[in-house]
Amino acid sequence: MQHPVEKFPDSATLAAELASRIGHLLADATTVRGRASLAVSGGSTPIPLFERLAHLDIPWEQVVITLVDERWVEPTSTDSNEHLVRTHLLRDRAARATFIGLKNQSLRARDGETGCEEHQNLVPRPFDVLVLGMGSDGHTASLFPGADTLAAATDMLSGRHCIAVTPVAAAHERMTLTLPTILDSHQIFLHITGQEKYRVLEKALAEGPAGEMPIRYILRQNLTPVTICWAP
Ligand SMILES: O=C1O[C@H](COP(=O)(O)O)[C@@H](O)[C@H](O)[C@H]1O
Repeated sequence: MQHPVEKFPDSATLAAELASRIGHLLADATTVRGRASLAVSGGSTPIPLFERLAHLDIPWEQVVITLVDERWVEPTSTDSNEHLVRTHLLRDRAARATFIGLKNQSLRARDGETGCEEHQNLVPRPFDVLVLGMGSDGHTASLFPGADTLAAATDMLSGRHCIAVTPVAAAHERMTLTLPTILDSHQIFLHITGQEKYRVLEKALAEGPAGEMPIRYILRQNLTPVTICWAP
């Protein structure tokens, strides 16, 4: 499947447009189903998007927000994706949303998998909207190239929502949503900014093993629509 690439003049315009589209999709879902779900990424790219979303006038009390991945650090750490979401998204109007994170009390991520599964079962799925980022190594969520559990995390028949991952070249153990759970979404947006990420995207869209650039698992499937949003 060819997924559309939408280019914006700058990252602020991208964030404003993407927030508006997500807001409409969530509001429509609350009208139709009485509830909605939004899964978001961490890292630095989504901060302006989160700040736009937080101001939207939609029925946030009917929205459940979760993460596509988490670094296995305390939620008070500035490396924590939960910390990022609490700081930049769960405020203003969006403070009324319910947040279900991925980090729990287990010392090691792999010991936290069962607890994560239980919590993820509370999130309405299919996700109405899921927002992915992409690293310069082609990882998305915490599907990292060369990671010990990448095969399990991308197994479409695993029946798992969450899998612990130890990246080869990035800090922290992680918890990631699995590929089948990521794809259990009505709409995925891939949100990337900067020339370097555009070059990584071009490489990912070319031929090569999916495991070398796990974003390819998202770009090469045709179960779920993906809109790629890029700005310099
Ligand atoms: O570690 C992570 O990195 C990716 C990309 O982050 P960015 O800072 O380059 O935007 C992110 O999508 C993922 O959720 C996060 O855990």
